[in-house]
Amino acid sequence: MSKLKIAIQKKGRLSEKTLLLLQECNIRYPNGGDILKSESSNFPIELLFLRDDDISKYVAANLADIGIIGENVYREAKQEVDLIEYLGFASCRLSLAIPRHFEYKGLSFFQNKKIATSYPNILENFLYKRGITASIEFISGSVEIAPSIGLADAICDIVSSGSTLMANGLKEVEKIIDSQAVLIANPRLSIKKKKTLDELTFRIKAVLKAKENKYILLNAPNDKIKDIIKILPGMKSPTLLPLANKNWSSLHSVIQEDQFWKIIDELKQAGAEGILVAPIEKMIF
Ligand SMILES: Nc1ncnc2c1ncn2[C@@H]1O[C@H](COP(=O)(O)OP(=O)(O)OP(=O)(O)O)[C@@H](O)[C@H]1O
Ligand SMILES: O=P(O)(O)OC[C@H]1O[C@H](OP(=O)(O)OP(=O)(O)O)[C@H](O)[C@@H]1O
Ligand SMILES: [Mg+2]
Repeated sequence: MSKLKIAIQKKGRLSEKTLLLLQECNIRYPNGGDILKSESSNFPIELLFLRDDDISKYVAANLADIGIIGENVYREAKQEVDLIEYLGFASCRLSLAIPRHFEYKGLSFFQNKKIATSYPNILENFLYKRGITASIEFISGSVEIAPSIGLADAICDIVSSGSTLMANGLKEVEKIIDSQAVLIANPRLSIKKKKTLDELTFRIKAVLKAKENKYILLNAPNDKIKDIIKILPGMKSPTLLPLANKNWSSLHSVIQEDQFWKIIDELKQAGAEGILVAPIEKMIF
């Protein structure tokens, strides 16, 4: 009974990346299409494959110990579970959208209107805080269809690229929350399970950190090294190795993925040559 039970989405937008993350954490499990429960062969964890809407309820009720869901579903469910870690995938937002041909001048648009959504709690709280009274129509999916069939005046739903809104003649007018996949946990885990969770989050952090960063190697004349080091925001200080040509050195460091292009340009200007950039598998501090 001491195995940590993790509830993950059986099939949908979160499934593939959730399983990939577990693999990157070196957690192996039997991979069978219709199996709804499987045990890892090399980590004390059991996987439960569920509908994402049920996961926080199961975690709160101790039927599962931890789970991976969208932050939108976590906030909507209002269950007594802890948010342990942001996981950086399934990025999207929950937004209000209206038929494209309507003029939008602000939130008062929604006063006394009917809004269709699968997120009634988040929406109700958002409108209440802004003093808007609207009627909320709960529907569990295909929300974007609601205005065109006369079910509602507007919708509140997940938006990512915006193509579903556009395809259904709608426009996004207010963002309510940003969302990404999160790891949640029952707040009262046994000491043993808490230890397994700590081990898992340690691995997850190492994997996520590595994704944010790149390993960079470059060559430069010795008299340029000082300037180049100033540009490189290394983990501590960059590694410096002599080259066969004694006037040159090789410099190794780690840079953030999002600063990548800016820094590459600066490095070239400062005299760096033969720049190599490589992915990092794990980063541990
Ligand atoms: N277009 C999108 N881009 C990025 N992330 C998304 C997108 N749509 C949904 N998500 C995120 O992925 C989660 C799961 O979405 P999905 O559409 O698979 O849910 P679902 O249809 O309710 O699945 P289930 O059958 O498990 O109930 C959402 O709660 C949200 O956090
Ligand atoms: O802005 P976009 O990139 O178009 O993405 C948004 C759409 O993605 C999700 O639905 P999904 O495709 O997962 O189908 P679902 O209704 O079965 O959940 C969400 O419910 C939106 O409808
Ligand atoms: Mg669902």
